[in-house]
Amino acid sequence: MIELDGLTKRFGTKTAVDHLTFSVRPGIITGFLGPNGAGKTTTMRMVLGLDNPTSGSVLIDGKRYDQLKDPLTYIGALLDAKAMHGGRSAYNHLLCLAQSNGIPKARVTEVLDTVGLTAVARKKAKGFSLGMGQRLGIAGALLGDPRILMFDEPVNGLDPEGIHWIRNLMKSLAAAGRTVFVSSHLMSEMALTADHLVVIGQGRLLADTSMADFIRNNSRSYVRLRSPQRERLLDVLHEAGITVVETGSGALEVDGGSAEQLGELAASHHLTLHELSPQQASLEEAFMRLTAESVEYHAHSDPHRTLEPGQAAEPHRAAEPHQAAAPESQPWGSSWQQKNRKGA
Ligand SMILES: Nc1ncnc2c1ncn2[C@@H]1O[C@H](COP(=O)(O)OP(=O)(O)OP(=O)(O)O)[C@@H](O)[C@H]1O
Repeated sequence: MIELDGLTKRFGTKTAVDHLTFSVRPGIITGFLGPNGAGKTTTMRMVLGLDNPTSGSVLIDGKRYDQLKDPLTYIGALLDAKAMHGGRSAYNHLLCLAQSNGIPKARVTEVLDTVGLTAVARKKAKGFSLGMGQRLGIAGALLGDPRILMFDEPVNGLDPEGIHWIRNLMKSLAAAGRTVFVSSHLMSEMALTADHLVVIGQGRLLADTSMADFIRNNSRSYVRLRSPQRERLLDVLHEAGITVVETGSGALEVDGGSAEQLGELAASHHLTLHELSPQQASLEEAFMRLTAESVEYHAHSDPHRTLEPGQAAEPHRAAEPHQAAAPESQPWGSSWQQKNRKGA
């Protein structure tokens, strides 16, 4: 178990982590999400005692990292895969870690096998590809057979087979009752991997919830209908007082509707439906909606925006965090609401 209590880190005037309080529990995979610069890495560094908190605390099974004897046997972490002595072979890198943590030598061979690096064990780490470096970092995390695993962007640089492998590895670690805490920018990957989510923005806690509740509470759910008698269906829905969104593709969307009720309504008017499908937004959409206010760096997505000569096409830093469209001020799907067939 990892327990954060009011954890705060300031770098000069910058508050990177702002009073974070949450627990990472055993037996599940907890995903750690946040826009760039949200404070994920700083939080993970404080868990490992690499940065000192300005205030608050973080405990690993009830102790601060510096109070742990042989810390690799309590918590294994992959933070920066490049942070290793590149001149050493993979085997020697792991052997040094093992020797300084009271871990038997035989474990080095075991973890090299687990991560699929046995064939290159005697090769120098500096010649490793990004993916091989990630695997070596993961081997280091597993070395002490710890109860807690923490991975910062573990799928970075891994090919699809590698991504599949780490996903299954994390699942098997959680299934064996271990605590797994993982950050990732890949929402589709996180949606397949995590059971629970902790989301932060500008250092502050935005959500600490199950994956299913996170998506349900932060996304739009609707039913999509298609009919060859589209105009008649629109009239029927309108007469029933149902607000309909007309999409460019010809489909109709009803927010929060029940597929059963809509299907029965269409049937009672002898209307043919070619599609009647409940839709739920993806984790990515839910994440974008929740963090819209706390994104620190924005890129212009307006294709019509032209740059002045000499103006660099770089993301710009928002002067004020609340400049971004807030869900309250611009409701989910406000653009489609304008297309509503009001009073039709
Ligand atoms: N050593 C440092 N000195 C000054 N500012 C720092 C330092 N480390 C981090 N920061 C700042 O703290 C904030 C949080 O950074 P952090 O790297 O923890 O975010 P992150 O969520 O991991 O971002 P990313 O997803 O881009 O990796 C950023 O604004 C960053 O610039």
